[in-house]
Amino acid sequence: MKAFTKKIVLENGREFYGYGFGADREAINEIVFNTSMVGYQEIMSDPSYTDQMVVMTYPLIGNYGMADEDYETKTPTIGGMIVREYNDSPSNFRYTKTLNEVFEEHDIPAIWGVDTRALTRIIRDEGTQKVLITDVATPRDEALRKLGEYVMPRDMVSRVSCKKRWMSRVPNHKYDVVAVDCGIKYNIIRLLNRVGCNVTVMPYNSTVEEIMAFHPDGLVLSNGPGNPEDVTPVIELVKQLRGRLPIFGICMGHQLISLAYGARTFKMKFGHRGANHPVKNLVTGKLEITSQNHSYAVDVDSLAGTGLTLTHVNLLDGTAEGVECAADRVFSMQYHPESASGPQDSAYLFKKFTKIMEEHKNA
Ligand SMILES: NC(=O)CC[C@H](N)C(=O)O
Repeated sequence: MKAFTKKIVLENGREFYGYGFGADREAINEIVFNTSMVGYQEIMSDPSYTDQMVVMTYPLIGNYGMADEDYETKTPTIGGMIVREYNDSPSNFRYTKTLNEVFEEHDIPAIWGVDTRALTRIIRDEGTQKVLITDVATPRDEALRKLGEYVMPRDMVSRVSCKKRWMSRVPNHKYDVVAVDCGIKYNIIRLLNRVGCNVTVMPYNSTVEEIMAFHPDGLVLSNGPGNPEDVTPVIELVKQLRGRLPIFGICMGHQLISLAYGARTFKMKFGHRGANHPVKNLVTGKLEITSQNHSYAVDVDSLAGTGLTLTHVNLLDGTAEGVECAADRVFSMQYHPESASGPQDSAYLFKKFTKIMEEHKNA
């Protein structure tokens, strides 16, 4: 057996040895786990994973390579990836690069050969924590000192949001939508295009005047990394625009709508990350299998008196998965109706958005 080259050290002192791939550098991130059986490309390019080191519980990663059409952003900011077995010889005819090459290109460190089951149990039992990926020779004491001193950054949305507005348009469009970019996943834009929307993607700190200058039929608030309480420009935006035009929030966008209406958010022990989370639609009684990626959640009890009603609930732990203020034509989901990756049970929500934009136009 060849000698280990890298290791990861957790805040609790546990070490796991393995082999480095991607960028050959040290990094400190927050460790989280994802239970999706496919979708490592969408995960590695989802901006909501900024500064997070993702443990993939599925044991084989890399085997279908990376395809140009499947990125969720052009410039991945994921902290890193921890996998059981990495396969560097993809067999998919669509692949253009290997995962290792893309990690190298974007200076993202990764490690394979790790007992990801044991690691995931630690995160599940003790919660998310800081992790150091480093050379196998780094003394444990030095690693723990670095972890202790490191303060996780809080300005992540400003890092991943676009700096200039950009557009994604379709022929014979029916609706003009402004998407506020907190770290938007491309599949949100693709699915809006598919239901007839021209999308103008705008920086997260755009003003009401800048947004209204495009005469949008509706506003989308995107997913994004970090604590929603830090994203005050978008919370302010919702306070000013609620009732003036339809608003559809996704993940971070859902948390920001809830905060703007006066509800509270809290950080969960280890979050929800995977492509198989059961959610109940309380309006129809139907169950959806959903794609998820979040650490924070809206406190269900704090919704009372805000004007928002709970529309969707997580069947694993009862947390809030969707809220709505029908009078304002505002609704939002904690999970990812755009999937990428994951089941497409929730794509109906994009049609719901066009329906309320239609009602707003005719009102
Ligand atoms: N995907 C997201 O938008 C995540 C939202 C937020 N960063 C959270 O972790 O809860």
